[in-house]
Amino acid sequence: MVGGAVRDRLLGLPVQDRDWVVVGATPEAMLAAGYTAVGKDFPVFLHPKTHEEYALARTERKTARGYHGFEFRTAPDVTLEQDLQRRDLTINAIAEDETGRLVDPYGGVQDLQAKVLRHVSDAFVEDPVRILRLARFAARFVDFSVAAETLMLMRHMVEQGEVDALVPERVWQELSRGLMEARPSRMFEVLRSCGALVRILPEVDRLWGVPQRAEYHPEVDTGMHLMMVLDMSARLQANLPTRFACLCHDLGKGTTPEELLPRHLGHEARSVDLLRELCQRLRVPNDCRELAEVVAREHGNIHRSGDMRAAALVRLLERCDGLRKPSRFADALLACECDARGRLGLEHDAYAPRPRLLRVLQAVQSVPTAELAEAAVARGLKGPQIAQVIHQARVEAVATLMGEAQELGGGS
Ligand SMILES: Nc1ccn([C@@H]2O[C@H](COP(=O)(O)OP(=O)(O)OP(=O)(O)O)[C@@H](O)[C@H]2O)c(=O)n1
Repeated sequence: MVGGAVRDRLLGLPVQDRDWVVVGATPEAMLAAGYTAVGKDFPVFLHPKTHEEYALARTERKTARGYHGFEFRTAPDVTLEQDLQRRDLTINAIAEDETGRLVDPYGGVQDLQAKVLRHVSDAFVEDPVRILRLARFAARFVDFSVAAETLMLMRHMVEQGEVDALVPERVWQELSRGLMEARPSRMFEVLRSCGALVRILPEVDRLWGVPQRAEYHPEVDTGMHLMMVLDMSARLQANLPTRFACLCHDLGKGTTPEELLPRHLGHEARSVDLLRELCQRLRVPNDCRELAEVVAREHGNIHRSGDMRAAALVRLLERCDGLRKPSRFADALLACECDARGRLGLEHDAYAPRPRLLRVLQAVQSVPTAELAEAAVARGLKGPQIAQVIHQARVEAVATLMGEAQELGGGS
């Protein structure tokens, strides 16, 4: 057994998938033993009963830049130690045999104890995805540090242009997984410290050093704010689209004209433009992009919605398409809560717009649209007039809700 399963068992974490390495075998022998071949890129087989993955021990050699530039060798004489040597991190290069004996030629157990993410060998450079993987592991194992020599090696790889050759799908795959970890900020900090962030996400990298108004943002720095927002999204167990929306909500602050700073007039619209480009480049899935657009465009309005009257609240809801997409609207509100609480000293503040706007949504949902439309038709009204009748009924429902809330004590 190798890789994540051994690592997680030693860390006392639940083991998800078990991967196995087979030494001394050939593909023919595996097939004869009843295994099914599944590997597209490498000789990997599924166990006939457990369906766990069994890979033939292999060595790898880089032949060209990027993800596909690989050549590998499997043969019955490739040893377990050789197979472990071509792996990314020492903590992922421990093997365990069927009796529970560990094979750990590269000090993985020691690094687990010392909580260090360290590359196994120079073979690390052969796969630039490993930079992203390491950053993602830093976001998961929040008390692990990156070995100085590994950071140096990653810097060197970035300087050599390795990160530029990564295919968008792989970048997104790792970024999205890292966003879902316990402390996403650590992924971005690692990527930033080795110089990879500016290559992969220049519009994010640019936010460090950009000031914001201290009365709203006690942490001042936009990059720091962004990291706090992302970690808040993890703390509040937000889903991927919400975390991605958090990542993109303030991109426009990176292109605010110098003379406006620390104010960021119009940053919402600039964020939308920048995130569209980013999504196209990395082939980000539509659900992530669509939520990110809503949040980037409307987060300021949602924060200020406490001052809005019923008509403005209904317009806000309609702009967010909240009636047709109520769960996306709820995600947008959660992203806004992360934004509000991802500020120095404000982490524990209640965020009133979220429950309030959820109640507004409910009130609007309770308006009997079909009946109103039917009645309006019967009165001889036409398209835009019918829409106006419905809009008006929604505004009244929200006004009633707000009146009630005030009577109940303060319009929270
Ligand atoms: N670019 C990569 C991908 C994988 N591996 C090796 O293959 C193993 C299995 O990879 P994978 O299943 O992707 O990751 P896990 O380490 O199991 O981590 P996770 O818990 O995120 O699945 C890793 O442990 C590592 O030894 C590697 O060296 N380089």
